[in-house]
Amino acid sequence: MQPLPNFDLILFGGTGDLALRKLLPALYRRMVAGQLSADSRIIGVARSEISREEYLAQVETSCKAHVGGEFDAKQWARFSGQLTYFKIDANVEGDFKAFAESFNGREKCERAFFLSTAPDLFAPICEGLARNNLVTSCSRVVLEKPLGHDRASSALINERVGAIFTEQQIFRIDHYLGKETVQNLLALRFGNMLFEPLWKRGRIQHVQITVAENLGVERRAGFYDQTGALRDMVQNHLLQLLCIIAMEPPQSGNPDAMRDEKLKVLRALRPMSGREVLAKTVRGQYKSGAVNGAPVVGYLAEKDVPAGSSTETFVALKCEIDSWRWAGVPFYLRTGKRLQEKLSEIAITFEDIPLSIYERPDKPHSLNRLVIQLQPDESITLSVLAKNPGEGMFLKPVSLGLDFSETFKTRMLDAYERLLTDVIKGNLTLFMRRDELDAAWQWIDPIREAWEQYGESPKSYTAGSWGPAAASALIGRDGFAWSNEL
Ligand SMILES: NC(=O)C1=CN([C@@H]2O[C@H](COP(=O)(O)OP(=O)(O)OC[C@H]3O[C@@H](n4cnc5c(N)ncnc54)[C@H](OP(=O)(O)O)[C@@H]3O)[C@@H](O)[C@H]2O)C=CC1
Ligand SMILES: O=C1O[C@H](COP(=O)(O)O)[C@@H](O)[C@H](O)[C@H]1O
Repeated sequence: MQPLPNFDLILFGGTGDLALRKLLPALYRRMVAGQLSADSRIIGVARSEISREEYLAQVETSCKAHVGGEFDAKQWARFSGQLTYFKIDANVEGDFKAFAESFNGREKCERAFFLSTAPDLFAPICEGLARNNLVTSCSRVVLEKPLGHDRASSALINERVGAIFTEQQIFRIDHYLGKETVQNLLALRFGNMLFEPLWKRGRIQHVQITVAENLGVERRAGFYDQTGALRDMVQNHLLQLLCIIAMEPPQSGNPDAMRDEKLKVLRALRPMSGREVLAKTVRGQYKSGAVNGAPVVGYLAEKDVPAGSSTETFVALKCEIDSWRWAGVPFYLRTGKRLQEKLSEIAITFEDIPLSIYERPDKPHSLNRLVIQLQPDESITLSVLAKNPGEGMFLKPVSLGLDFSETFKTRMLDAYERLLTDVIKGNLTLFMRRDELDAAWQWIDPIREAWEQYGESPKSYTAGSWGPAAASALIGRDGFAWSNEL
């Protein structure tokens, strides 16, 4: 790990859930790994009237909870020495003035403003920073997702932020791109010859992308109820995973080479609208049930969920990519909260052999499958048929597997550790460009509009299940089954 240059990281939303649970523990870990220079500063910013000591106490509790056995009092003393807190209400102009003074003498330092707040504060924060001369040519801004709630609101935020920061200074985060296995998918595709000739229609039968969570909405119902699974997960994480699977090999490792290819995929997604949406998508909402043997309440009984809410906590959909490589290959995407287990995986099923001369299991068990598991464990498994030992030629499926923790015997970096260091290094490869985001919203908006137009209320599913039965029917109509149903 290379040491990072001196930097000031200003964490707007520094008292929030994401900052305390993910961002600050990630920075702590990078300091323990020796990447943070002693002269760098981390400044938590929020509206709360709390002292620096109170803030440090909050962050310490949270780091202890989230880095587990890696927490160490000596390291914490070092980390907390570089951490401070500033009270700013993004909507109060005067609050930025005193803050600006604390940067006197640090003009040459790399400066990253991480906006871990609701998106409607992105533009006011950037404008407050600009008015107070805090944006220098070596400043960067990091925008959390979801950026807006539809194409128009996203364009407006991008317009206002883009008036202050150049596109090269804007880091639109999608933490799924920071996950080690997602980068390994890039390595698998573009570091090996093996799969490339097979990576297309005629060779691949269908692709499934599942991001299942067993958690509910936790303490984020206020945000989640306004957002729903389509905008919270599909618009960003699932479409980004789809892009990585479907894109053409980038011409180089240059950030824009990869972003150009992802954009082509998003633009080639076959648009769906009107009644077609009802046939190709499934909305769901969890009702009470049990997860890991413990009873849990339904979505409508969660704290802060408005009575009768029709927000979806589950989405499954079928999409197609209109390109020479992928024409006719269905991609099935699904994500949901309070499902049976936490599981994120991409399953690629290959076409059958033209003629079988041996006895083998019925389909789909006889088909080759490549499964890239992102969570909870990181692995890549290829299922092939081998001869069953003994007399006769009976074939049975066996797995060729790569378990990352077994093979590399090192802790995988958390996505935010990787992405935060990329921000400080100025590497945009794993961040979304404005046109990508726009293309993703352009595809997503008509789905939501059709749900509204036809009053498509979510189908209920029992917490702890794999979602509504309609999701199995969606893929079943094409003769396939979700990987957990095989
Ligand atoms: N939590 C998560 O797991 C994930 C969150 N995100 C995204 O990250 C962002 C933050 O989410 P999360 O941490 O959950 O949200 P929280 O509601 O937990 O935190 C919001 C933060 O913003 C601060 N804040 C609110 N209003 C103002 C204001 N006017 N001026 C300055 N600060 C303000 C709050 O502090 P105070 O009230 O003291 O001002 C708090 O620190 C959102 O865009 C979310 O979509 C993305 C992926 C996952
Ligand atoms: O962006 C989000 O992601 C999390 C799931 O992330 P993971 O890394 O734990 O898989 C999700 O819970 C949250 O609702 C969403 O905003």
